[in-house]
Amino acid sequence: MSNGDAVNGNGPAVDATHTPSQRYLSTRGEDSGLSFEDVVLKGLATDGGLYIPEEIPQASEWQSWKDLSFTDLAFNILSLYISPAEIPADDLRDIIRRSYSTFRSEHVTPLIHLKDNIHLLELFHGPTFAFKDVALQFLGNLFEYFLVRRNAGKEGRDRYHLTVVGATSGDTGSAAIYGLRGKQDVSVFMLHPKGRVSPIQELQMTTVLDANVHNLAVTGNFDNCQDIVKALFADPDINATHKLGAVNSINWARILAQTVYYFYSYFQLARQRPDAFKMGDKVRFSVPSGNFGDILAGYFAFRMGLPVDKFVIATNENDILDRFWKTGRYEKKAADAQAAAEADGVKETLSPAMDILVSSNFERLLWFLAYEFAAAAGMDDEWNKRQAGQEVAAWLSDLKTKGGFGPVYPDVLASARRTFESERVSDPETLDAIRAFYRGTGYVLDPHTAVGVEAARRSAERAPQGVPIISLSTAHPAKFAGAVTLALDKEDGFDFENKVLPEQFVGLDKKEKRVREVANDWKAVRDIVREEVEAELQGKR
Ligand SMILES: Cc1ncc(COP(=O)(O)O)c(C=O)c1O
Ligand SMILES: N[C@@H](CCOP(=O)(O)O)C(=O)O
Repeated sequence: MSNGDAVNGNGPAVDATHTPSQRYLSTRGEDSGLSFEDVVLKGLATDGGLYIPEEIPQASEWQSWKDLSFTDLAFNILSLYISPAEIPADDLRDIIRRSYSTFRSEHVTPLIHLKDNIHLLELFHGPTFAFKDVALQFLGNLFEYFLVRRNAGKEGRDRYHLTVVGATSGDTGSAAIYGLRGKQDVSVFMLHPKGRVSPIQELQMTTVLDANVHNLAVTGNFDNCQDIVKALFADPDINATHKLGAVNSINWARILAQTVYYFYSYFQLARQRPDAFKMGDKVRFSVPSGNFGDILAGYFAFRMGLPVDKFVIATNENDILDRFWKTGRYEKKAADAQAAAEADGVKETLSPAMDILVSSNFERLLWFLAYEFAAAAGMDDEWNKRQAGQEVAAWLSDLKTKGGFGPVYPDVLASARRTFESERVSDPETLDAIRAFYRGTGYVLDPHTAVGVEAARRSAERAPQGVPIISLSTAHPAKFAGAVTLALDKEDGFDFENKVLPEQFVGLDKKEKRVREVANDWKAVRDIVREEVEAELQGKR
């Protein structure tokens, strides 16, 4: 598939001011025709699938957006998906303005030159110092907007009360909590794997004491937390009594908000290097990946028209994605002997936010790959979509019952390889990358970013001459003091306390904390959700 082709799933070119309403369907084929508001509030489809737009709009005027501010660009991109009939333009502008006013950089997501052909897109200038803030500040305000509108004139139990349940390996949790704390008509339950997030990440979540925030430490790993969330969404019981909402990247609004910085970084590159990089030139993106949400946002930007040469999927030793791109098989099997010995298949690495066995957003890409494969048969669009839904449902069923699926058809794999390549970066290689870039540039990479930068460095050796690589910097190094100190302790001039640690983190460990421990048992979590929401509604919290 070449970029911008009117292939299946790509919609007609539209201009941002007269956007038709996008409708959404489920990747597993049982649900379709939903509005943006529906999919944002529902999070996960009833058939267990993930929502995707029925058409991907073409950003036909994207070249004229080069000099826009981040917020004006966000407005233009989001307007391709959100019709003024759903959110009037002035309201959308206001939601965007408020969402990014909390960032510490005027560029929101600034691009800096790191070394040679590698540029770093710093995504950690939001309230919780990780890329999740870009989408979750927006999603928090979006939830609030829809709820205020739905609840106008309603009192007490008649009000629409959203119960957000989310799983986190550390960063989504605090970003969601900061996006939703204190908001009316929303309770938020964040499940994290007990003892498997960094100390700062844990403190960022558990020191928020607002009545609507509930931290649950689950005895298990991130995948167990993610499975509990999906079990709750699938449970008719809790769905009958509570309106569940999602803050993980299963929520379409997360992906949509993240498409903006792919365009914005491209434009920053064009502004910073006017002699070497022209509008229309291609760029590579290297993305540290776990749940596949961040890189998927890039894929949507590409399908909307952004000139991308390749996306580099950078994984740590939890390498299910890297194995798929190498073999065409998507299998949960343990990353290596140590992970197998740890019995749950997930290896604890120095980049813990990516310690994920199954990447939930990969399902969205699978749908597009299956769709393209079906389209080759020359049938009509309805048939292609139906086929894609059935194929994805079958793959995901095998993943659940057999622990994996594949090899996929050679054409499907070939299509995946046209747009993406992958790299696996081990812990020792991560430490080496942090050290090497510190020595070469003085820049301190967080371990997740280091995985991406090391993958970018390798990819640069294969990239066509002159194609720049933008590597996504997904978190601030101070969130991962252990790994950063391990890498740089002996380096000249390295001073974590005085040169890396931001003032916002100082004294967090002295603050009061609130967290409940819970077994890896979705019914136990369901009981806690019921109990705590009831206490909140009665004003007892
Ligand atoms: C710091 C950091 N980097 C990278 C990732 C991986 O991103 P994704 O899950 O969207 O692939 C995460 C977690 O999602 C993260 O917290
Ligand atoms: N790395 C994430 C895991 C959850 O991913 P999400 O993007 O689907 O929310 C985290 O830090 O929590």
